[in-house]
Amino acid sequence: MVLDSDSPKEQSVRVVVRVRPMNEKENKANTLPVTLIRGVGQRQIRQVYHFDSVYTSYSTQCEVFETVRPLVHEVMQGFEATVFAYGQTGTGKTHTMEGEIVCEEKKGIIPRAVEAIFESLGEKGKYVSSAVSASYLEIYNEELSDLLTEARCGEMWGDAADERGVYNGRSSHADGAPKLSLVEDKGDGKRRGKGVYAHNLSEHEVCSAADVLGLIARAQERRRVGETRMNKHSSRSHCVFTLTRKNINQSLLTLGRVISTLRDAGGKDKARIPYRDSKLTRLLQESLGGRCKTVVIATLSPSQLAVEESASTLSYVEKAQGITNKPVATSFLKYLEEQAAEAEAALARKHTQQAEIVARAEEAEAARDTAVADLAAMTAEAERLRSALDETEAERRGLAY
Ligand SMILES: Nc1ncnc2c1ncn2[C@@H]1O[C@H](COP(=O)(O)OP(=O)(O)OP(=O)(O)O)[C@@H](O)[C@H]1O
Repeated sequence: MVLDSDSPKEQSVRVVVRVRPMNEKENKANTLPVTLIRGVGQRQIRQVYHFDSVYTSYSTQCEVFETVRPLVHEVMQGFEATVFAYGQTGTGKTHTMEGEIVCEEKKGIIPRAVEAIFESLGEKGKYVSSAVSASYLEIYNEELSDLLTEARCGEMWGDAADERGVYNGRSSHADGAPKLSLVEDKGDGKRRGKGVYAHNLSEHEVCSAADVLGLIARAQERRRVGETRMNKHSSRSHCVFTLTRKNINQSLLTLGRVISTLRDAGGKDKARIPYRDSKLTRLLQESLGGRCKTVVIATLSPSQLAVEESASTLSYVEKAQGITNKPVATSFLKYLEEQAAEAEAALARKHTQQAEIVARAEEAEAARDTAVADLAAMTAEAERLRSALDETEAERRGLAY
């Protein structure tokens, strides 16, 4: 292990922007694309933003993946990494992250990253042993769902069931998925905690990229069925959607506040950062200002129809660029934990040896005391016998005269 490269160094959150092509509706509206990228268009740029990379509507899934490929390498070295997509609805978050998982050209970051991980694990002589597991969590309406497990009876609706267990209209997005809560494991002096995590989220051991793609397909189907179910219950669902939208905004507002506070505080006053105000930000705690390596992908529509949302997305994520994390390789932390555990075990062995020596000394002392007592008793008995013998001898002599 090369400790030097593993020790914590500050690293900024990287932000890249991806502009999708105009869609049918935008083309029909006959509006011109308004998102311009320096060096590509000649039109006047009214607002200039700076990012680590920018992908145009011509960029391929493969090109976008190159932005996060270094993270895969770092994960294999023991670092934790997060990639998250941020953007208005319909701008290409799912396309970028998942894409069409069965199509070589159109598959997104997750399938490509998974393939790269298994490729690396398969390299001869590189790893002695390995274990990979996957989970799939959805946050919707401040409710957490495990998309890879069927709910057991009574578990399915979570907050969407009233006290009698009757569905109350606050529907779950994912059909039949168990509802989970967040817990925080802070660890202790000896053990590094897991941080904030979803309690009981199922983890599925996977042995190949195909296993992971199977899990993604299962989760996507679960989401699709859930969405269809909600659309069918039209009027009630409308309420659900409104309420929902409020909560999603709440989550995003909190994400915005977390980003601004991190920027202002420069990561110094952690207590002030409102991570706890939404489930999304609690889960992203290590990704923003924590120990992860993080890439944010902002997705945009190029259309004039979306200009306000695009400007808001760009200002939002430009701020995230100034956030610094302190990535620590888990292998380094593990190494320190192992060293501490070894030292503790050695100390415990010494204590045991010492206790054994003391016990043996006590045993020897007790045996010596017993031997001394036995000797004294034998001496006394010998003296008694001698005097008895003397007496008998005297008597014998008396009789002889
Ligand atoms: N870069 C792209 N190239 C081609 N098509 C794209 C691109 N980005 C998005 N699309 C298409 O645009 C549509 C909307 O994209 P997508 O579903 O990924 O948006 P989203 O941001 O995940 O939306 P939502 O927030 O509503 O889930 C899809 O049909 C998708 O295939």
